[in-house]
Amino acid sequence: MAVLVLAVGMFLGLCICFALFLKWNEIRYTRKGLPPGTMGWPVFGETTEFLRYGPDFMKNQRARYGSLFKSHIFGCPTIISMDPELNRHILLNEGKGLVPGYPQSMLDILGKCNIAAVHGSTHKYIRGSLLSLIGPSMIKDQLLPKIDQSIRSFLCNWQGKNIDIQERTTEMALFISFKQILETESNSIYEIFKPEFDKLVAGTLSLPINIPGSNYHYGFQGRKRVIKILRQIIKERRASSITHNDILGHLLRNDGSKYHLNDKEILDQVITIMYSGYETVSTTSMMAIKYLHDHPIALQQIRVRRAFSDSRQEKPGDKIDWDNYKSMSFTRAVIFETSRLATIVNGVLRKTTKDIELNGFIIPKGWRIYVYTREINYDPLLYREPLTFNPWRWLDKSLESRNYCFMFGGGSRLCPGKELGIVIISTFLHYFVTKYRWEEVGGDEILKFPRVEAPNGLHIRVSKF
Ligand code: HEM
Repeated sequence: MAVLVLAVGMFLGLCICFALFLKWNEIRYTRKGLPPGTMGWPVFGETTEFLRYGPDFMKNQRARYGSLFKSHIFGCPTIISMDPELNRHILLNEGKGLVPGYPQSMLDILGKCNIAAVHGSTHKYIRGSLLSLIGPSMIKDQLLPKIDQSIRSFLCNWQGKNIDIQERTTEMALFISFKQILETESNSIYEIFKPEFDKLVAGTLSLPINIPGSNYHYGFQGRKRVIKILRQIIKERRASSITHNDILGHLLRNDGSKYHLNDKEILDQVITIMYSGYETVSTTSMMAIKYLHDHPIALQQIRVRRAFSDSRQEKPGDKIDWDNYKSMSFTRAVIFETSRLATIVNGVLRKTTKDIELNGFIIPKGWRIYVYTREINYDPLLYREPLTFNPWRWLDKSLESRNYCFMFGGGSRLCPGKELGIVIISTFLHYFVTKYRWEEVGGDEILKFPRVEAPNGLHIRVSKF
């Protein structure tokens, strides 16, 4: 009997402790003017609920508290905005104290001169430099011919093979950007570079605890080795009289460009280009293959309306040039529809640099703002039958430039690699669908949250078309 009373007493005690903890955490973050919402447990907040229930957690909180609510996720008090108009306002008003708010681990490992770590005039300068390297005129004259060639050789010999398309598109995304940056050295050092770069990437998504064995620690080691390799290449290039016509060559020569970066900025710029287009390009490519497989009419259409404009017949061996690319409107539509339906990017993070008023609420300095754009992709008022894969809707070009189309971000941080990413994916899709047929072999599962991935790979059997 005494044992039972003790057990019940302990149980009640624990319940009271938990309730007090929760209450304390709520009171800690109760301030006049803050939006409604819950803060969960001390330190952990509501991260577990967010990761476990993802979109449903967000929708439930919105149903209870409205489109702007507070929470505590990934170690920070966070305001979540699901209001399209307010999201747009936040993205357009960086100058009013709404700067990027990416996790510390990401900023530490991508470097102090990384574009997400800089604001104001420095951001403008770094972004200008980036656009001069990967913007439309560079794509047209320099990058597209190399992308075309790399993707053709990448797709060689897939005939008759069972492949994991997730693995291959990941490989493709990194190798293509690596080749554009370091054309001459790409074949000789890629194999030693890739594992170090993958450590760096994993480190950016970890808790910032620098102890041996942690991803953060590995991430730093990866960064150190990546920097060492790049410094060595820069040294060798400077000591040689050969002209290199790749992105690093342009950065080192500063020819005709008004942007002159120092070595630290050059290194972070190179890492940024490789990092930013890695997961986005690979995942969109994989999901496009998945959706095309599941929608034979769209697949047929992309083959029929493939690449080149109706006025010109494609001949075998024809390369994709800028005009061809521009006429690939259905391929572009497939990419946008894939990006929307799979929601490759759930939203973007901002941080307040001072107390800010949003929709009548006061957001304290230093709080994160999660500009959560996922639900906009499934809004039936914006996209009829939003859960249907319908690339044809994007043939109406005005859809891309609508105010609430945030798949590539918005405002002064609108993705500078948008066109480059679309060029790479379009080229890959063009050659893949016209060269091969494929069928899925595994019935593999695809997770859509918190990131789009096939945990066991997405296996397909490829045969010649
Ligand atoms: C399908 C492919 C891609 C998608 C869906 C995508 C998506 C995005 C989004 C949503 C943002 C906004 C982030 C923010 O506001 O905080 C962004 C920014 C950025 N993206 Fe992309 N991206 C893609 C491809 C690329 C590629 C290929 C590159 C580079 C080679 C790139 C480089 C960047 C950079 C550097 C930024 C930061 C811009 C700034 O802070 O001013 N992206 N991207």
